[in-house]
Amino acid sequence: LHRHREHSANAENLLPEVSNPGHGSSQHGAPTFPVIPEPVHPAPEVVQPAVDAYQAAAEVAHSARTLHQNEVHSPISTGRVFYGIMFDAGSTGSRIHIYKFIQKDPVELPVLDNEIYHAVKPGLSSYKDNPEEGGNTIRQLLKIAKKAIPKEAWSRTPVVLKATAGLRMLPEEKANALLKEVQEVLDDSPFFVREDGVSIMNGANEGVLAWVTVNFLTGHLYSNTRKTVGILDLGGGSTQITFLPKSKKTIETAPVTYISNFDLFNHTYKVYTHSYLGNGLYAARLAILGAKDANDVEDRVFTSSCFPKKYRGEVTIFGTTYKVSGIPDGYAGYKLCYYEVMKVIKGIVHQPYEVKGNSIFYAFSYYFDRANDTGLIDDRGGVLEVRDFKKRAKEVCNKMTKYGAINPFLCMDMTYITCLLKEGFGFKDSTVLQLTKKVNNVETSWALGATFDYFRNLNI
Ligand SMILES: O=c1ccn([C@@H]2O[C@H](COP(=O)(O)OP(=O)(O)O)[C@@H](O)[C@H]2O)c(=O)[nH]1
Repeated sequence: LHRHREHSANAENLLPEVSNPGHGSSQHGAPTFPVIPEPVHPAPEVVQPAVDAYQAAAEVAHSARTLHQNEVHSPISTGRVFYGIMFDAGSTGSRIHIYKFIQKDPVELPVLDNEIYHAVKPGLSSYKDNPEEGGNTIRQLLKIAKKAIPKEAWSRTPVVLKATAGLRMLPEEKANALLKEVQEVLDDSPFFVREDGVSIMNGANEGVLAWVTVNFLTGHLYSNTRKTVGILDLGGGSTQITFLPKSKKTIETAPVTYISNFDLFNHTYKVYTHSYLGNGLYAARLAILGAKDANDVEDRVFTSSCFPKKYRGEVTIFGTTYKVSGIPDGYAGYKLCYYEVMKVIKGIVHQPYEVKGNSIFYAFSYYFDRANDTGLIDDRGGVLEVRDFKKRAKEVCNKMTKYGAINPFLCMDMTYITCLLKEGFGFKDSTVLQLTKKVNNVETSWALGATFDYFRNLNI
């Protein structure tokens, strides 16, 4: 069942070259794609705008370079190399993505050569009362960029930071203090910072940009079939669902704000996307425990039948520590846990008309992590059905002595994921999920899509 994803030793083949779409994905093939992107050259009219997209990237770099009078001495003589740095300031961690592109020929399409990725915990929002410390975590990550990018290219390499649910959930003045601090850190760096370089990204963009990343990496944006895959992203604070509806009814029956338009490679896409703030895995834990807006946190012990009966412990979520325990003389197990979890999902999550169908969704972030923790997939990811999450959630909750020892929250997390997929989004037991952390060695996250959006406005 598990999908083996090999990494090419040849750096040039790490990503599907835009000029030869589907190369990477057919080579590393996930046979469960609805349709494997065809390994043929796309129609010229499809290629052309992609050229524009990358030329825009080169232009940004160029203007920065003229400003600073720096020349690029690329270590690779075969072409011009340029970089982009994207920070993901998430609710549970901060991450740096350093993308290297190669423009082999001025008229040819540049290729995404590789990504350097590094993550630190906790997220910026945990430094809500100490913004300076928060800024330091970003300063540490910037050191990696300085090592990875040749000095000559620093001043023309854009650096951007986008914060997600963690900062969205903070009171405005706390979030602003953190943003201000981070802005100063980036301004002090030798990289190129645009005026809008530090911001809180809205949920619709978060969903759309992750969709762009995954469909780019899997070659779906260039295939003639126009088929794409949906994405499911489960963060700590929020969760996103994004897909390209096949049926008009999905669009007509969705709340208007759940439909987003954007331009990419000469196409306008109309996707279903929504970000549920407060429905990320860690925010959900707080809601399930009834700890979400509690102000007497120090004096309370938050109980749940999702924990092993005799469990007592502490958990730190978004910078606050909570005392938690099982219900010693009560009941534990899947059924009761499901009942607790239902309360934070029912009536909150909209069920799109179309997920009852047979489309494939790429699921990553905490979907991947928990599937991996419970042995449903190994580190390479794999293909699951929604029913696999349910089955494993039951096992985890009903054998708490075994799984609870690994992580006392496993039952709650797995039950939440099951409940979100089934009762929330309305997926069938047989819906296929492609659990993915990386595609061709590049992280599946909104960060690559956001880098494209930086270089050429997608007009989301
Ligand atoms: O490039 C990335 C970015 C994120 N993640 C994972 O995705 C989840 C992201 O949660 P985050 O804290 O960003 O939540 P949000 O703020 O979006 O709710 C965590 O499991 C991360 O390890 C990842 O694997 N690769």
